[in-house]
Amino acid sequence: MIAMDLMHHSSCFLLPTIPLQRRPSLTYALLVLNQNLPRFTPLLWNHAQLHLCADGGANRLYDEMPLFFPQEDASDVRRRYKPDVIKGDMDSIRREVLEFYASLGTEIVDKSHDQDTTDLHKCVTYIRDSASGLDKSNLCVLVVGALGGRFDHEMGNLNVICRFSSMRIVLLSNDSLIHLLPRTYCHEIHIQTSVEGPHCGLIPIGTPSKSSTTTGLQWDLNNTAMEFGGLVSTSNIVKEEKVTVQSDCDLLWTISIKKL
Ligand SMILES: Nc1ncnc2c1ncn2[C@@H]1O[C@H](COP(=O)(O)OP(=O)(O)OP(=O)(O)O)[C@@H](O)[C@H]1O
Ligand SMILES: Cc1ncc(C[n+]2csc(CCO)c2C)c(N)n1
Repeated sequence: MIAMDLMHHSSCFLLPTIPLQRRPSLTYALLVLNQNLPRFTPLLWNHAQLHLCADGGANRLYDEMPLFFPQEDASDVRRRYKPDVIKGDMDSIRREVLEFYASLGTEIVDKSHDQDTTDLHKCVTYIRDSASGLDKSNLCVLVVGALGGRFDHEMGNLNVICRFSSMRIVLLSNDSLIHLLPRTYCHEIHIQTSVEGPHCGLIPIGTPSKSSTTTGLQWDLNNTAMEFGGLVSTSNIVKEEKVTVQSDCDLLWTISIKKL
């Protein structure tokens, strides 16, 4: 049997400081979508080296970032949290918001002619192909505002993580996070118990899994088959600080985010 490479996962981006011993050390890009900003957005912003808004996501940044800093002047907060790039089909961003960030030097990429890919897709393509000066060897894209809200958007967002399965992309809301576990690796997930868990799920996306095996969960899978219309592992519980997953299919991993 061929030994599979191990892939490590950790939500240490939800911690105020990322532990130095974190291996491999990742570079983060933050991508803001058009939904309420999660409460930890300023924290993710500080961890990230590149900041993008998908079209109407720029309105959220403009409107909601100042609400996290009620003592400060809104305009000062907006200047401090200036996105590097705004990309999309530009049918949702307000003119005043576009003009404000453009005047600060934000790069505006108007893809209004492309009505076949979502704004999230367009932004991930930008990060993959155009973001110069960013170390992409160990890049992780944190996407805020990706869950909850309109179901077609949520499914479109999940489709993006499947389409870009070789990139690390994490979809986040106030309540949970989701990322893909590609079938080509064995996975070790280090649970940050101060900020995440215990509720979790493993969901076969796209194709049925003939065999998935886990350790560290209350209801572990043991060479178990999963498929939509059959068994999928929802409402599972993390029992150990390290969870391992191996499967013949790409799986979605989801875990709850603690309130405080
Ligand atoms: N309610 C939502 N739930 C989840 N994701 C969302 C939601 N609204 C927007 N998004 C995400 O934010 C991105 C930018 O949103 P925006 O509203 O600008 O998109 P849009 O292209 O105008 O969408 P549509 O034309 O379908 O309303 C979308 O591509 C999507 O990924
Ligand atoms: C089969 C099919 N379904 C829906 C759309 C519409 N659509 C998909 S992504 C997008 C851009 C949203 O910013 C739009 C309008 C399409 N083109 N093809």
